[in-house]
Amino acid sequence: MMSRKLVADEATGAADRDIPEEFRISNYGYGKDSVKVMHVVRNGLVHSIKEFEVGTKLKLASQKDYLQGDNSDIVATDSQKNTVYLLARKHGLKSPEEFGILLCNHFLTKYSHVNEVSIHIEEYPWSRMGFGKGPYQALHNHAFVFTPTATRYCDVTQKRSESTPTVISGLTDLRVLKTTQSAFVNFVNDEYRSLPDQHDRIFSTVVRSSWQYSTVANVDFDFCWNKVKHCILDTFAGETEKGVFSPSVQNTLYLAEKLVLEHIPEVSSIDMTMPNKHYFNFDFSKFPKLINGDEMKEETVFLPVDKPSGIIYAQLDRKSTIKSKL
Ligand SMILES: O=c1[nH]c(=O)c2[nH]c(=O)[nH]c2[nH]1
Repeated sequence: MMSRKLVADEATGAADRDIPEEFRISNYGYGKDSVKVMHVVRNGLVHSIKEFEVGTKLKLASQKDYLQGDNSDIVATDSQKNTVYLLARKHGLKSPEEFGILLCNHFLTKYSHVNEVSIHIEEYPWSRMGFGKGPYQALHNHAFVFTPTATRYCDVTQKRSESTPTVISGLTDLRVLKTTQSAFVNFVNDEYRSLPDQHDRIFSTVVRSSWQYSTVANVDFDFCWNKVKHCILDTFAGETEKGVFSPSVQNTLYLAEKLVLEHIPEVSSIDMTMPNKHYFNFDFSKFPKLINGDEMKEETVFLPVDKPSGIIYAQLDRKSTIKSKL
């Protein structure tokens, strides 16, 4: 016969749980995933839009919903979804981070039995349509185009015991490629190596990065997100004519993170992942009759190989605020 014990409820003090003493719930929570919400501001003829996908998660003080089937503390996931629409209607959608902070504050203030809130938000990359070039470009009043250069997201979490939320912002799917100014040489040369030194290769990666803020007061989250993206692109590409030399993915990744910490004082830590999307040389020497030995100097064909890919990552912290939550 299984041994059982009474477990006191942390929040209510009620000692009415009946669970096998060899088990305990160590992690739990519930919420609504992918709540799609669009906010439109109509400023006369000029309209502006924001579209988010929001995920909410609550951790309640008690586990009586799990242990006893007692639903009396549950703020239904359907109500959590409604809250997203009602707060969007009341406050509008500005940055994902600000909306995440607003939701955390709402759930903790409204429900005293909610111990922790986690909000995940992805922003849809709508840009206003523009016609013409440079100073003659006319921006459209109410038409937008999807420009998924990178996906923007944030994770905002707050425990009841914390006075401010933890805000982590991020980007994914930032796919970049350059056709020169990248090399990989002088790596371990032993009986396992087949790769020759590459003095001039294609460098392509799909950047994923997340960074944590040391403060959330008066932070311009839109500016910071665009600045991080710019730092990554700038470090990867260099100036427009000559570019910048990369001796390895590792070095480029580190330099991009360093540039972010140098430019954005509110960022305490940044994490980055760069898969190495290989573009291999195709062995045309196997087709001597077709290629006729003529060396094509200006045109070359490469073999794109997505899988397997190298995977390079690192987290760079300010020494003054080492606190890894990424
Ligand atoms: O920049 C690189 N770093 C590596 O660690 C590595 N390994 C590899 O096969 N190619 C590359 N390229």
